[in-house]
Amino acid sequence: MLTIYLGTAAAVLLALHYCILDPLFLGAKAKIPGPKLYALTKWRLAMDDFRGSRTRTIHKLHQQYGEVVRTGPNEVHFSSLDALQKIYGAGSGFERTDFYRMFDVYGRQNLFTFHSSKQHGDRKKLLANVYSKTSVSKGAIASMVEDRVNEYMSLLAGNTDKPVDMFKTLHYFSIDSITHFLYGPKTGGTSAVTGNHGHRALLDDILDPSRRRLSFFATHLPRFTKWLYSRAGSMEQLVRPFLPMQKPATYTGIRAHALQACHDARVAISDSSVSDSLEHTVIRELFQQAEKSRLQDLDIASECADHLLAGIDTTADTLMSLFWALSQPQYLHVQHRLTAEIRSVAPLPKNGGLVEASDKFVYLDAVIKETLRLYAPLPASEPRILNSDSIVAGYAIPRRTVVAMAPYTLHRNPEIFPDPLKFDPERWLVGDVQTRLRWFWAFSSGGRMCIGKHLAMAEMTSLVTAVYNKYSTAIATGFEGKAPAITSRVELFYDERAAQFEVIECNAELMVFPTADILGTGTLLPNSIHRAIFNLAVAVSTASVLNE
Ligand code: HEM
Repeated sequence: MLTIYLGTAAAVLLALHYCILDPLFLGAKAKIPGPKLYALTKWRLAMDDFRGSRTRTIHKLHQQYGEVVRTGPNEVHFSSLDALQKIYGAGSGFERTDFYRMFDVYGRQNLFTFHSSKQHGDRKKLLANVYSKTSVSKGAIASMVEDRVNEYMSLLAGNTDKPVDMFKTLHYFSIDSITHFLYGPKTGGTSAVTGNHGHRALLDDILDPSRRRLSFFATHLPRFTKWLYSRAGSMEQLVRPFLPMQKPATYTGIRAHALQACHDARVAISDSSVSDSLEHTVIRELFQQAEKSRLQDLDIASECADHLLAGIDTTADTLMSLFWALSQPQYLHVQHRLTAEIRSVAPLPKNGGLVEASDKFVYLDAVIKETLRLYAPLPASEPRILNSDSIVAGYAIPRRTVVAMAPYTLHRNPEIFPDPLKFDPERWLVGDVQTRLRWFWAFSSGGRMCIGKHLAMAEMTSLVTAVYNKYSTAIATGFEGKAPAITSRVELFYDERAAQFEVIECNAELMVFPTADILGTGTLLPNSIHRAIFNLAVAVSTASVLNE
């Protein structure tokens, strides 16, 4: 009996030590500021994930506790430049955490999900050339981007009498651009902008709001989620009501398309009648180096599929935020100045010169930077881990502690970006621009920064140039006072000056502003090139919402 008592007492003491005393008082992380409940259990931050408020909550914790905040028993969040350098600087040794494994495709790891710097570095070497600024901004890839821009302009030209749903059409533009870049026009390049219904339908599962719930399950209950989705037969029927997102789950269509594209490209590469179409594509680059680098076709398929997924929402959401911001009455002066800059070069180069010409517009660059600052498409934490103890921002960080930083918080530091919620491209042109650039983190930094940055910039600069060279934009009737929201992992992000948030059914997520905030006095630019002011429904919507 005594043994049982002693055993129970020892177990209770141990539990007390590991669950309360160590995290709150004794462990090395106990000195790090932050709310006690977050330090006690990882489920407190998970609750914020569930509510879709993680990034904003962490931002508030930084405002309350300072540059270093403990956000979990094993998690610390930072918001200073020295932490940025220490964790994400080239050669820092910090690696991506298991969180990223949910982005493995077809069971294979890829550039995005590799933990080790060695594996990552080896794969990156294979891709560096095709993604470099030199290869993207000139020649065949620049011409390919220009072709996609021209198709988008034709889509707009065919819609001058009615508003255009920017959310959907910009997604068509981004999926067409990235698929052509990865697979070429004949073996996977999509034609969503020009009206291919099958290719447009690839985006359907991205638009389903329940994808955020699936992200929550995949993040916090990865094994259970895998188990749920891999059931077959009668078990599948049984678990169906409990699926966080009904099948097809997010990106199912795109993953299937990417696998088929890889298969078709493999066949095409040895068929001289179509192999030319693979010139300058990512998949060709990988096939060519496959033997030397011991890459199997499934590794290549996974790599390309991940880039396809990474290249859709990011670019489309940024463009949507940009057009929406510039269409607000209070920011018409920004639209006017941008239009004047673009129209100062007349006529714009064609036949492959658009990307290079757009890259030179200084004000356009400032507008895109400001959009990425305030409406970063990936604003949330980027978790990292190190296999040895370290000191970050003056705090001892034990080995295998998850450390993270978020563009959202870095981009809202009022000391660096005064009046941070104001959309003000001017801040990238005057004052201490160098310091602001060091805090600009939309594409991350160091060895694991976004490899698609130059492609994304080429797509965005050339599309915005083409649109404002020909049109003015304004909010369509019925959408005044509303703003789009974007989905990123478990969260929705929207302009935080909004007083109210309203999720409208049928995939549309709109917000309502207080009227006083949004009504400005700007006048529309007389459009010398196109007769009428072109109304863009800069809103996340489906047809039924447009008709409301
Ligand atoms: C506005 C557009 C884009 C933004 C803001 C953006 C942002 C980012 C960020 C913040 C990361 C790091 C994420 C993390 O560590 O958690 C990243 C990584 C990555 N991005 Fe992008 N991205 C954009 C467009 C693209 C495009 C068009 C591609 C197309 C290929 C792409 C491919 C990738 C890949 C493959 C990685 C992983 C890189 C590595 O680990 O070495 N991104 N991106």
